[in-house]
Amino acid sequence: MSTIEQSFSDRNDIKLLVLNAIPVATYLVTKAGDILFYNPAAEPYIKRHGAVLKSPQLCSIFKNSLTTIGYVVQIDGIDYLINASSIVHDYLGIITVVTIDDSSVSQLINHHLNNSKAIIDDLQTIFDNSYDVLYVSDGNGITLRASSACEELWGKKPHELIGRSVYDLETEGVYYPSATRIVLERKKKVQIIQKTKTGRQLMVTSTPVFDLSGNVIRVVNASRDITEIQELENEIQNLRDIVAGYQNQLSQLQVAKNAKDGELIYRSKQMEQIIALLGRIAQVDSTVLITGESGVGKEVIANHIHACSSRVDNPFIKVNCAAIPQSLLESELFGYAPGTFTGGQKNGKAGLFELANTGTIFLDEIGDMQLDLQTKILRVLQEREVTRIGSHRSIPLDIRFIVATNQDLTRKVEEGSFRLDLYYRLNVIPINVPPLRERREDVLPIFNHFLHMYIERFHRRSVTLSQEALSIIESYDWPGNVRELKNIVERLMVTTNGTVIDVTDLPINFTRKQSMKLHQEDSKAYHAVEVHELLPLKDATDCVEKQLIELASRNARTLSDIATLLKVNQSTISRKVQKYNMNI
Ligand SMILES: Nc1ncnc2c1ncn2[C@@H]1O[C@H](COP(=O)(O)OP(=O)(O)OP(=O)(O)O)[C@@H](O)[C@H]1O
Repeated sequence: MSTIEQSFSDRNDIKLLVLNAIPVATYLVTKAGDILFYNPAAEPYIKRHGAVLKSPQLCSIFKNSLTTIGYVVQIDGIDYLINASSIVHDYLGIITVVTIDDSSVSQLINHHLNNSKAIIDDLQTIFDNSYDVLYVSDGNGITLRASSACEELWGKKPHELIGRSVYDLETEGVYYPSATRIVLERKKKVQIIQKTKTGRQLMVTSTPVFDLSGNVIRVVNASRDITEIQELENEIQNLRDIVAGYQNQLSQLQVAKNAKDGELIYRSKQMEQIIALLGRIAQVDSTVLITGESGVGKEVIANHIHACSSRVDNPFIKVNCAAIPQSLLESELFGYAPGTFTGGQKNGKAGLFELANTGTIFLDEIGDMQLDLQTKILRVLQEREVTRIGSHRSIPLDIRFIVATNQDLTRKVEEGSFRLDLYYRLNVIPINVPPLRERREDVLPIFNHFLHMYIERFHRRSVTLSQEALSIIESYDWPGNVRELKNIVERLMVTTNGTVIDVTDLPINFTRKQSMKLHQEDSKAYHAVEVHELLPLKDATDCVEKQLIELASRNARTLSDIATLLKVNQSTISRKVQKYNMNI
């Protein structure tokens, strides 16, 4: 027995007896790492694993500590809980009493630790591989965790986001809006569309997690990249618009085919010349400006140009600039990008210019267009490209422009309500369609054309005109031009029963105006004004003045022409046109 052991056993034999009685494996280690004593329970460990148990690492933990330390050591794949208490011995200095616990408690703890680690690993795997990109923040909006795919969406790696405030990241535009911020404000689950700095669009579902007092302690975001879905939806919407455009075209063609409506009927020299010109115009892409009174057939002519051109199989889009409220006209023509208007289509909308691409666009009543929109149209004409409202992407256009108006554009230019530069751009090939009263030879062929059309449409027996009715119709002035003629025929087909249309069948105002005109022509009583009831003199004056200006405007191109016809100054006419709010 060594001196150390001797002295220890001398002084501590009682304690050693106690030690031997302890059922848990226990041994003593000196500061130098020598195993001094072990009880029977510790014997197998010391014999098999002495080297491990007195390993320098183990001792280094204990030697400077006088407190009890718990430590797990793995021996042959089994975990042991080791408790070490260091004491100061009178003669030996610091010695450490070590107990080895291989009981089920430590095994259990270990088992749970291993389980927890496995769960954490699984969660991390799920976190990183989830279809949605996950992003977790605490109740103050500080980012705690983000799945590794976050770099693709927000252009930042997880470690660049973790620890950062969602408020700051939102301000920097890494994403906008921050779903976490909204959840923290509203304290409930939200679903939003988010835009990111990298140009992606995300659908973010953000869910708050509450503690027992109702405070938000976590916000969990699941973000899904919908950029491509969004693009596809836009594409589908564009295609839908185009299909709707074609359907519109088709139904128009259908009507024309069945009812033979829209056919161009003429006999007059003037119209013959125009039709000959149309044949040549159709072969080129130059802009055409069609002028003429309302109802003379400007739209029929525009149809004819498109139908004879090489663009016939491509879209023909008609826009009545006066029928669409000016506030909507711009978005109708130019379309808009997604999110431009509250209540607008969520994917944006293709404008009529886009829909007309490769074909023809017919801008009817261009004279009614407001000045600011005229500027934008001029740009489209010059640059041959269009940009949707709210977008920066310009779309090249291959379009043939046909425009029409029943207004005197030169006069509008003079008055400052029509841009001169736009007028020049439009007036490349001008076509003026004369009113029906200036080409009376066309009246009867057109009348007969509509007569046959309505006989077929209404399944009527054949109907003819009496000689007297025919001469009234031929000599009537047709202020509403071909449209009025067409309407009268339709009306006659509905109101007459017999097979002959007589004067008595003609509308009363029609024959009265006509007889007045004949009477005026016969008696040269141009200044006769018939009054049938009493009315205030001022009202009567206003009414007559208005009618006279209207009448004169049919035969005059400018305000000064009207003034000459009515034998007053031009300024008088301008004043009265303004006073009666007349559209001349
Ligand atoms: N020469 C024609 N032959 C047959 N039908 C015609 C002719 N001219 C016009 N029409 C018919 O008359 C009606 C009015 O024609 P259109 O709409 O082309 O006139 P518009 O000059 O464009 O009128 P607005 O200035 O009011 O737009 C239409 O139903 C059209 O089919």
